[in-house]
Amino acid sequence: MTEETILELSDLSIRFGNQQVLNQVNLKVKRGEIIGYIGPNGAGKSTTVKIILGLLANYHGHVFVFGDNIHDEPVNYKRKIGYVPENGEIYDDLTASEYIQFIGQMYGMDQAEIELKLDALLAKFELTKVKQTKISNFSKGMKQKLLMIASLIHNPDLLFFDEPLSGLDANSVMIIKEMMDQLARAGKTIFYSSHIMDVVEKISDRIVILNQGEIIADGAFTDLQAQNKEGTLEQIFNQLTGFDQHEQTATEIVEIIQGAD
Ligand SMILES: Nc1ncnc2c1ncn2[C@@H]1O[C@H](COP(=O)(O)OP(=O)(O)OP(=O)(O)O)[C@@H](O)[C@H]1O
Repeated sequence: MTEETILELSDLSIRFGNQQVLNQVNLKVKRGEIIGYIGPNGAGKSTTVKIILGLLANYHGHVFVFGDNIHDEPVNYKRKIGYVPENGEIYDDLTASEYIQFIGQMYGMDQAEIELKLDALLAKFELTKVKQTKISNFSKGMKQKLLMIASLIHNPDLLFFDEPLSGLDANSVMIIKEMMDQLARAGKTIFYSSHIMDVVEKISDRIVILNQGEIIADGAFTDLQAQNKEGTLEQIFNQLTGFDQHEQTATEIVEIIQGAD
C-alpha cells in the first residue's frame, strides 16, 4: 500500500474582511483515503475546497496537489480532479448530452471516448431517456446524477464531493456509497463534505472536523470514539462543536411559531 500524499494543506489561512474564515489549517491526505470533511454551517469547508480548486487566490499558506504547489502549477493538476459542488451550477439550456460533451471536451478527452462513457454512464444512472432533454426539465435528483457523471467522466484521481447524495433516492444513494468505496480501493482519493453524519461515519476512512476555521478533530471514526465519551459521529460532532442546545432551541422556535399567549 503506497503512502503517497495526494493533497497537502500547510498553514492554510484566509480572511474575508474582518472575518478569519480559515486559520492555519494543516492536513495531509494520502492516496486512496476517503476523508469526511465536516463542520457546522459557515465553518469554512467550501472555502477550503474552493482554494484547492484554484477558485480563490487571496489565501495564505500553501496547497500542494499531486506534489505540486498550486500557486506554481495553477492549471495542470485540475485535469485529474473531479468536483460535485453543493449547489451545482449547471447549464439549464443545454441537454444532458451537450453538457457532458462540453465537460469532456474541457478535460481534453477525445470525442469517441466521451460518447462511449456518456452512453454507458447515462444508462447506469437511468438517464438514457433524457439524454437529449434540456437540463431545465430535470428533477433535483436527475441533476445531481448528471453532476456526478460530469465529475467522473475523465477518470480523475482526486474527487471533491460536496453533499453528493443531495436529492438522490435510496437506491441511488446505495450505488454512490458503494461506488465511492470501490473508487477509493482503486486508488482514487475522495474529499467528502456532508452534514449527513451517519453516512460520513460509515463511508470515511478518516474524519476531519472543522470548526470556526480550525481543525478540532482528525482521525478514524474509531479514534474519535476513543478520544470522546460519545458514541455516534453525530454525538461526537455536537460535543466537539459545543452544541447541546437542540431541544431548547427547537422549543423556542415552536413557541415563536405558535405565538405568545
Ligand atoms: N466570498 C466571500 N466573501 C465573504 N465571506 C465569505 C465568502 N465566502 C465565504 N465567506 C464566509 O466564510 C464563512 C465560511 O463559509 P463556507 O462556505 O466555507 O462554510 P461551509 O463550512 O462550507 O458552510 P456550509 O456547511 O453552510 O456549506 C462564512 O461565514 C461565509 O459567510
